[in-house]
Amino acid sequence: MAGNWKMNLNHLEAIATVQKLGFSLTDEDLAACEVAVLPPFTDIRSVQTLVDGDKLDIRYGAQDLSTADKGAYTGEISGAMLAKLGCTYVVVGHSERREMHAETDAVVSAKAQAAYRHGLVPIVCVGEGLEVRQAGNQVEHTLAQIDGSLAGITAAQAETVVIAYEPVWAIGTGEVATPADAQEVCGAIRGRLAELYSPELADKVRVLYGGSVKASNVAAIMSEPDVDGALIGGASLDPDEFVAIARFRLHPADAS
Ligand SMILES: O=C[C@H](O)COP(=O)(O)O
Repeated sequence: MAGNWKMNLNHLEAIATVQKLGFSLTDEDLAACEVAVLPPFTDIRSVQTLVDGDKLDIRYGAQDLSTADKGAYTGEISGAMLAKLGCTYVVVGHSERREMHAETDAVVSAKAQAAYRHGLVPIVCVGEGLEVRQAGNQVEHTLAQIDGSLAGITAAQAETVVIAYEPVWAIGTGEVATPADAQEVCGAIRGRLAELYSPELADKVRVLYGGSVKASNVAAIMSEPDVDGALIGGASLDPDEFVAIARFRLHPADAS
């Protein structure tokens, strides 16, 4: 379960949030479910200090990185900088970056390759907008994004990649895709990974669903065979809600 904080929570709020997560999540919770937070860049050092200092079994990462590794790129953050801060993950190709920063599949692929150059695991985001969904082209559209975003990613790298299927119409809208909607596309993504790499590799890759996931709907979505986890925006800002989401396996009745 990965919490994408987007541009929310300053570093003081980040400390309070991670402390609450660390206090609430038990060893049993974390043995059953990997938990990661993806704060804004300005929070990462604070999160690192807490996770290391309190020996929390929580992963963390960033929401973006540069395609370049170093140099005259004002405002950019490199994979090397994120690796130095102990990041495990980095989100690439979130729909908000595709839309607001005109990131193409080629850029997303370059960012995923930059992540691997520095030992980071990319969480590659794909998903269709409302018009594509209404036209019934969600699978075709999303698989084209997979092809483009994973171009240049070797099988050895793809073994660890995380894919997040996020239908844009379900992000921050309260409009969650049905479990069957999520399964249709997540299953197709796994099928495409099998074609691009191998069925064995496809089985290992974690495919997440994202879009208005909450404690009240996560168990139903997670019951689908090709949904391995969730990329959670708004609900991850509330530590109690995020903990309830992470506990869906142990307490499915609470999350139904
Ligand atoms: O990265 C997270 C997604 O954009 C989902 O956001 P949301 O849970 O606020 O809908």
